[in-house]
Amino acid sequence: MTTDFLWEQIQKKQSFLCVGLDVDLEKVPPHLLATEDPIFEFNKAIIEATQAYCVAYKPNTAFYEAYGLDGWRSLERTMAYLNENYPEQFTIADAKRGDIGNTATRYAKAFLEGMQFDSITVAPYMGRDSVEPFLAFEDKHTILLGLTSNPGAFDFQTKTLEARPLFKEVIACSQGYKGSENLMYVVGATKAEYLAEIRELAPKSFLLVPGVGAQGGSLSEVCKYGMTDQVGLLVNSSRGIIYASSGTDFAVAAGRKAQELQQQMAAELKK
Ligand SMILES: O=C(O)c1cc(=O)[nH]c(=O)n1[C@@H]1O[C@H](COP(=O)(O)O)[C@@H](O)[C@H]1O
Repeated sequence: MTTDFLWEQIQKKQSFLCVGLDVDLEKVPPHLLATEDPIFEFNKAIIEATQAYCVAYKPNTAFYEAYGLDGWRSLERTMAYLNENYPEQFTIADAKRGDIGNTATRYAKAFLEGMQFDSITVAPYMGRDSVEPFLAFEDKHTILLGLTSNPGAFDFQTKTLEARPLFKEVIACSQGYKGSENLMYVVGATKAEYLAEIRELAPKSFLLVPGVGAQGGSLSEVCKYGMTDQVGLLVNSSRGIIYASSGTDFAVAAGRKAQELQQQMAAELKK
């Protein structure tokens, strides 16, 4: 998917919401556990209830890998369902991969070709040759970890390396990579105060912004410092949407939460 198409979807839906599909069988409503593929059934219901209010879905692969082969099958079925029924949705494999070039090529093939995700999250710390294999795929996107939402982000990412913090070095340096037009960056909503500085380095790039909802980040702060003339933001919420209710009304409750966020986003877009 091109970023122009993504921008069209954002305008059409008045939303830049990404719904995180981080399925934990301990939190899935009990009545689904009796089905043949509870993770897929849960995702299908969540997708149906939320698709009108969002432009992207982000399954975090850890939640599928944790269930072995069954989990991978559920992920494949979820992706096939999205691509068949809602091809206009931007899909993110939140896999946070990073390895030598030869291996990176196989990761890229697995997620961008095999499962046909539009994008994948990648850890930048092995450098240029570990990222460029992902950037070689046309109309696919590599979302590099810039400044993450967790407390441990301060261990390394904000430490000064030569003249600037490491996260800024990552953003600036990666823009010289071959295929850098396919780059996006992760910036945690809990670090919104850094967004203005990040925009100086990446004025137009789309940013994936997780951390609103369960982690306490503020949508209005993110918009204030991070929004571009074409929005340039995909704001993710996982637990805050998909576990809005643990009862049989889980999908309705998730739809309501997604709609609430969409309405706040529509208001931000009007500003
Ligand atoms: O790359 C990510 O998506 C990510 C980066 C980051 O800095 N912080 C972060 O929370 N995430 C992911 O975003 C999702 C956040 O989930 P909730 O906190 O439940 O909304 C999880 O899948 C995290 O792994």
